[in-house]
Amino acid sequence: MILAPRLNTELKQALVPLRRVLLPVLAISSVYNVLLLSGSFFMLLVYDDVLPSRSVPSLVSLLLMVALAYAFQALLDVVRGRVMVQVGSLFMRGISDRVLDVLSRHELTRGAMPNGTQIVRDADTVRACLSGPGPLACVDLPWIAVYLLILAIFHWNIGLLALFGVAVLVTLMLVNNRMTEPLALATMRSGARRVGLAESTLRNAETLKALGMESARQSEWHSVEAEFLRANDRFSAISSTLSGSTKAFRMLLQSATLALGAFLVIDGRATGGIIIAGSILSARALAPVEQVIANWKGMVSARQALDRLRNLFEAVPFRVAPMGLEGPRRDLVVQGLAAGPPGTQKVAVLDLSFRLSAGDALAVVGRSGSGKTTLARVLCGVWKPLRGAIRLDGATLDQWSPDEIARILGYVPQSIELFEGTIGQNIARFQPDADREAILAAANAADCHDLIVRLEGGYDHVIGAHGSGLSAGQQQRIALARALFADPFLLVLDEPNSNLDHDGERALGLAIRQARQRGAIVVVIAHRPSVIAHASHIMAMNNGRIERFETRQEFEARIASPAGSDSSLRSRPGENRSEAPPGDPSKSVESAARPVEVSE
Ligand SMILES: Nc1ncnc2c1ncn2[C@@H]1O[C@H](COP(=O)(O)OP(=O)(O)OP(=O)(O)O)[C@@H](O)[C@H]1O
Repeated sequence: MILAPRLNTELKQALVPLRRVLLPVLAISSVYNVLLLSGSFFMLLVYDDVLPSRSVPSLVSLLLMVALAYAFQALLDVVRGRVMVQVGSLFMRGISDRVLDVLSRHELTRGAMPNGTQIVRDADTVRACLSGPGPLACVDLPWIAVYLLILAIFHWNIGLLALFGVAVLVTLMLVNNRMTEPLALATMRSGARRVGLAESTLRNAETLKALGMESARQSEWHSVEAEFLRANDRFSAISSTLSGSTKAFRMLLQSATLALGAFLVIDGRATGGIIIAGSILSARALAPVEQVIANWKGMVSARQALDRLRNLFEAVPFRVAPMGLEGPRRDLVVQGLAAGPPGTQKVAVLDLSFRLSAGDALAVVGRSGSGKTTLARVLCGVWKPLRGAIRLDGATLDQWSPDEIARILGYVPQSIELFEGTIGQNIARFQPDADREAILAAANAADCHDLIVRLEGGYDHVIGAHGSGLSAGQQQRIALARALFADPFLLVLDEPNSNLDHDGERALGLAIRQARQRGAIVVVIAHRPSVIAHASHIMAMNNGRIERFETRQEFEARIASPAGSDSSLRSRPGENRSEAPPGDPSKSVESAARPVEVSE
């Protein structure tokens, strides 16, 4: 039933303002509904008392009283309307942090969000419903009984006619519910697909244009749009047909009451005033049902939105902020790690165990799909381990708060994503209180200060959506500065040199060496062997497992031997070989795999 969605604790909490105002709104609505009777009683008294007595003073005083009643009634209507607008806003405030939390964590813990960003629109649908006239119409519904009783007191025949009218309208309301509920769901689904397609078009405009995919996208868009409009039109058509028929039925009933009253007067069983008062009151009795039907679409959508919000909140449970710890200083230990993309059954890395100490840098190499990026993601806490653990100074990452993590971890993801804002803000990870010195220090550590000041506006240069306005290499160097901001203990760099020129490669090498000197741990994933020159350890991955784990000295000794050949480390033409480790990296030694045993 529409008024009884199943709620979880968080939604109940967000709806506490509704519970708090329920009694005051009921009280206001009671007075409001009593005042609504004033029009009918005014008619009754004018027709049955004032006209026969021909008393002008009585007429004037009655008019003043009814005017006062109307004014007060209008005031109460405004007050209860405003209260409900506040309830809507408070609901939104109550869940807005959780909406963002679910948006940022769902994909990382449960896989892709069902219906994309629909959660944002769902929160707004509930807010709009709470702030609209629907809930107030529901509050007024019980007053129908009072109106019917008064009509029955006027004359039981009139009461019976009104009761019949209410029964017809309630039946129409239930039929409406049955017919519109699946349509509301279809409207939401096609709406979500439409928004998803629009977002993807915006994101991939370049590829769509370059690959001549625009017309294919257009036909997909037309079909999604047509589906959306079809569902929406049917929903609106049913709702408006019902709303229109309700209005016509109410007018018919009002005239029928008038006719019945006239018949009763002719028959000598009622007074003239009862004809008018009864007709007005019967219309009033039906008004709340009519209001509920008029707002049905919004209420059905809000009920379904609450269901979806509950499902998402349950899928991504609220995370209590940990007590927090001192920043790590000693080591990184990976113990029996298995991990894979969230929401899938895939295990992309398995049985990974190694230990790195402060000042170490690990170069991770291996063929495409061998699990390097998966390891990077798990090391940063982006994906959760399926088995095993990652520990910094003995503690797992979830023991630090997100703010502390921002100081402990630096990450350059495989696909760089800079955000809309200035370069300074991007380097400072949008921390509102970031100091200038820390931003300059990070830019210097990434050796991109000169690159930044050459841009228009320097550190205040505004980057567009998805890093637009900067070349891929420039974005990668600023992403490195962002990772180095606030001197994190663990630096995870996923192919940080894929777009770098010679200067960029040199800057990266310098950044890794400096990070090691200040006692940080660096994990760098690279297809280009030049990075190995700056590493203390090299790990080769194959098929999600560690194939080899060795110190640089062991690596150099191994590849210097005549048997070595390792395609994953072969230099590409034009690459900077001056920084490559001694020996020929294109040679490798078979197996010698030596993942470190880590005791519990
Ligand atoms: N989001 C995902 N959904 C499903 N499978 C995934 C996802 N990400 C990675 N995989 C799979 O996990 C495996 C490891 O992928 P991963 O990206 O870790 O490899 P990689 O070594 O970093 O490759 P590359 O060098 O090409 O970046 C691959 O088989 C890949 O298909």
